[in-house]
Amino acid sequence: MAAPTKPIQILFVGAGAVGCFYASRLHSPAQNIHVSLVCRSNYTAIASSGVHLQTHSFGNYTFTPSAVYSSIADAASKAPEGGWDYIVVTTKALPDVTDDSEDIAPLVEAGGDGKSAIVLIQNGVGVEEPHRKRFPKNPIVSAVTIISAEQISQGTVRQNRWTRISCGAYSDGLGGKTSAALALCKRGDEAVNALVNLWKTVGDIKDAEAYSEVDLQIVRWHKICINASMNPSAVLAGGIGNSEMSLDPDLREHLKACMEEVFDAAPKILGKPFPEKLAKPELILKSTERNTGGRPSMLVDWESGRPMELEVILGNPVRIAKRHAVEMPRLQSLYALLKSAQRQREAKKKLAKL
Ligand SMILES: CC(C)(CO)C(=O)C(=O)O
Repeated sequence: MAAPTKPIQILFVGAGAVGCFYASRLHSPAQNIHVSLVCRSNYTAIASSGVHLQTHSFGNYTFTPSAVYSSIADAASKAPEGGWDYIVVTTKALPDVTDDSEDIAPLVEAGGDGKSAIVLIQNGVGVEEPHRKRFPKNPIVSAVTIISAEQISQGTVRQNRWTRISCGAYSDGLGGKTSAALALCKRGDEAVNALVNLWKTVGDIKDAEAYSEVDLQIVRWHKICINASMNPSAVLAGGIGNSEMSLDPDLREHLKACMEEVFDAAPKILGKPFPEKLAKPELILKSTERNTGGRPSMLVDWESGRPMELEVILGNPVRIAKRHAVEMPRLQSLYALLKSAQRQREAKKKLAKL
């Protein structure tokens, strides 16, 4: 790729495993592409020696970001002239705990009216809406990844398997039903195509994919099959990984039934079937068998005492389905059980502090 004459400035908010991996596949100062990170607990490690990546797909390497910030306020106070072209949010989607759109507002404002594209690489459904409401003029890129990766120590990220990232614009969730939404969708599509092209050419991610707005929502629901079955079950099954679960006959039957629930519900909600090219439950389980060592993010969060992405992975899908008169009883049970477990744990933590 010929180096752009104007620098491309990209900021990742969230330097966990997913953020560090995809940031490292875009950063290329020689090609005038400058990627910076907003870190939290791993700030000191990354600011002093970068991110060490141990990857299944690209070997081992170190990624030294253009700048490392200790907070959003720190980044906003040192924004490049004209702000960032892309602000990529890779934090956990926890609408019950924080409003990401409010958090990133100082970064978006640094770019001026409607300039920065907001990229959301997050699990679940319904994650775009708060950003759409707060930033009516900014293009939004909604992105779904199936990567299996973990931060094994501060600043060291291990990618176990898979690189696929699917991106689509988000205007009104329907592909632009008014002229204003259609204009936003067009700008979103441009941002999607440019970013996917960078991941492919600079980052060598062959399965970075561009989708239309509605088709990307289908991909989000397909990912729900995986996240809503594997992630909560790994916690409730006592802390075991996806491969082990898919090899256990009873758990496999349960996982498959959860996935089938989503497979039945999603086309009724979206008014469109899942395309043939998206893997069916049996194939997802088969390919998960090989991902030994891969542990779902929800299990990692639960074991570290952090809040889990229950609302975007279980709560929103169950509520959206109900609005379409579709019941998802297995997902509803997983949601109710884990929400209660999380509440009990938080109550115990509060008591212990008294
Ligand atoms: C690894 C994978 C694909 C499924 O559990 C995931 O998305 C997650 O853990 O959040």
